[in-house]
Amino acid sequence: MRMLLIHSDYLEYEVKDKALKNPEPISEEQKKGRLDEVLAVFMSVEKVDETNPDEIVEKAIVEIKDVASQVKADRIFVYPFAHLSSELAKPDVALRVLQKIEERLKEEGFEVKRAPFGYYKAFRLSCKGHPLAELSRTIVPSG
Ligand SMILES: Nc1ncnc2c1ncn2[C@@H]1O[C@H](COS(=O)(=O)NC(=O)[C@@H](N)CO)[C@@H](O)[C@H]1O
Repeated sequence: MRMLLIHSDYLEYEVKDKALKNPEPISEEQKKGRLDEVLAVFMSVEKVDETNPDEIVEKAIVEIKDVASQVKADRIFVYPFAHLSSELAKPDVALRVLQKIEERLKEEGFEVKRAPFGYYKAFRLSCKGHPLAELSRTIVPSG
């Protein structure tokens, strides 16, 4: 998995069109979203992650918690992003991993939003620009 973590004043998105034949079903309310004072985490789930998705989820939680504590962010925006890797996992595996990451971050006490999966989205992001505001992490299964 490849992650780009941007500590932001806000991230807002608006769903435009389907990017997959069968994107994640979403409610009217999920077509737009915004969080202020947020750690935006853009994630590409990779083919190699398919060998152990559960391990990838837990490793992602460790990395996200580590960065969130460094930048003192208690809101996380989980954002599916297919452009951090050329070896993408299948959509059904990727969606499950991102849903699980959202669930586990909520269990860890964060306020979390997840941008809809399988859609082209307009988004606006305001990066804070401090030294830790732009970080990336690569996670692979250990097996
Ligand atoms: N492995 C993945 N990791 C993260 N997001 C993904 C992944 N696969 C699909 N998506 C989601 O599905 C959308 C489209 O994914 S895509 O790989 O770009 N596919 C396409 O663009 C298709 N039109 C042709 O394959 C992405 O914007 C993202 O929302």
